[in-house]
Amino acid sequence: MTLSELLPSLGCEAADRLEPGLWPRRTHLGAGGELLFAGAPVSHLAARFGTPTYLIDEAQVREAARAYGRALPEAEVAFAGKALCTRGVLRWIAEEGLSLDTCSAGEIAVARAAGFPAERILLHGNAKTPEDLKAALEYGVGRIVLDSLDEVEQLGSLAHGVQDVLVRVTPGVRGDTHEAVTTGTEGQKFGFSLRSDVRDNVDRAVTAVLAQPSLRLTGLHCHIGSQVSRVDRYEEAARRMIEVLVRVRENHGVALRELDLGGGHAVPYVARDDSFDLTGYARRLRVALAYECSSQDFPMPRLVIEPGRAIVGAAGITVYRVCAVKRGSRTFVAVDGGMSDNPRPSLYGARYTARLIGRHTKAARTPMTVVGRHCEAGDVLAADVYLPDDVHVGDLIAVPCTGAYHHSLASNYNLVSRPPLVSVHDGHATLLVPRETEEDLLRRC
Ligand SMILES: Cc1ncc(COP(=O)(O)O)c(C=O)c1O
Ligand SMILES: N[C@@H](CCCC[NH3+])C(=O)O
Repeated sequence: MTLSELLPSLGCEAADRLEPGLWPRRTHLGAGGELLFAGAPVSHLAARFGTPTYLIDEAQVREAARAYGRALPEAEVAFAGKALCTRGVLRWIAEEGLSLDTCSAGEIAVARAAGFPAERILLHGNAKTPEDLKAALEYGVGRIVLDSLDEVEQLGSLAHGVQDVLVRVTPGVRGDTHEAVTTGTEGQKFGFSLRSDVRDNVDRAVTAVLAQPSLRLTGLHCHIGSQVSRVDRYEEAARRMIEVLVRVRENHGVALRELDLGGGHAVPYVARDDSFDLTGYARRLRVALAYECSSQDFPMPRLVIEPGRAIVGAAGITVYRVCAVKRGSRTFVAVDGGMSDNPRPSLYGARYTARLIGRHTKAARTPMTVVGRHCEAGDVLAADVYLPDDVHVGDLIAVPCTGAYHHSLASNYNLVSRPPLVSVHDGHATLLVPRETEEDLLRRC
């Protein structure tokens, strides 16, 4: 193994190249340390839009959407809007022919404003409010995924025509991911249980839905978690869900035609992270479903999947400016953003890499911790990343893999404005979401 191959696995980066697989495909190092993002120099983008700024490569989002279509042409692919929900992004998703998974009246409003076709929208949520349900019914979303017996009753009385619905199942499969985003096991809040000794179980849910004249049960849903790289866990979920479909046929006499296996496909944030094998997933899922269906004599259901992070995560980077460098027992590089634009390290202990951009330096690289500006010691963006010793105030720092769950998870903590989202395509930048202004903040305070 050469030194440059070894460095990323040690958490070090070679100064003259980007860590493979972590940066958007059209991101390159240019002359003088400039970072070129989808054909545009990042220092120019930072000067034009300020910092911090989220950048997103439109072509990469579209390519990721198409990759799913190629891998699973027989499936309906619904982008999980919670990963990145803006009108501009949803228009790309609609144009690429994907469906959309939403989870609130707010996300439905954005989809509606983007002209996203209602029949391609699903609504999720363990605690949908009457407003969420009404927004879905009013726009005419294709399917609502039911998650409690209370909701079956509420939707049953709110729906006027006939609303297609799925029942969300807790399949008892562990995604092998952070506990906070483990959603397929007993003892967490999502889905109907497979256990008959609890109230909200799958059999009761199916009975309740079938008794509602305004609801039409089209299938079952499960989602085992997020940032899941193990394909075998999806195979296991697929097998169990076919067993549940068979059980529903036995107990209720209906052969449901739709199986939604959720999303959760992982993307690498740092060099040691596993990536998700989309081709292997498609192949193994197909085999598992075909085998289970033929051995149980069940008609192959129409497959739906809901990737979010895997469509947008790797297409984005965030650019910050250094506000202070503190050299003590550990060197802290403090930037002008932090947990308000990226709470993932504090929520899930997520790890990121970071690099100095916009100038060339021959200074030695040593481990430093990139921290934010917020009033919490846990406000760390990237721990132990190798940055040049001469990093100083005014330098630009770029963090890759920030396309998913950054803009959508951002807050105004410490009344810091949320950053703009800028899409870049063939060197041309478009402001998708402006930076929040003082007026925006004052409206809430
Ligand atoms: C029901 C459902 N579908 C899809 C997703 C998308 O997850 P990811 O962005 O990890 O693909 C989520 C979030 O975990 C979800 O809750
Ligand atoms: N917000 C989480 C993912 C949540 C998935 C939605 N159910 C993350 O950033 O990793």
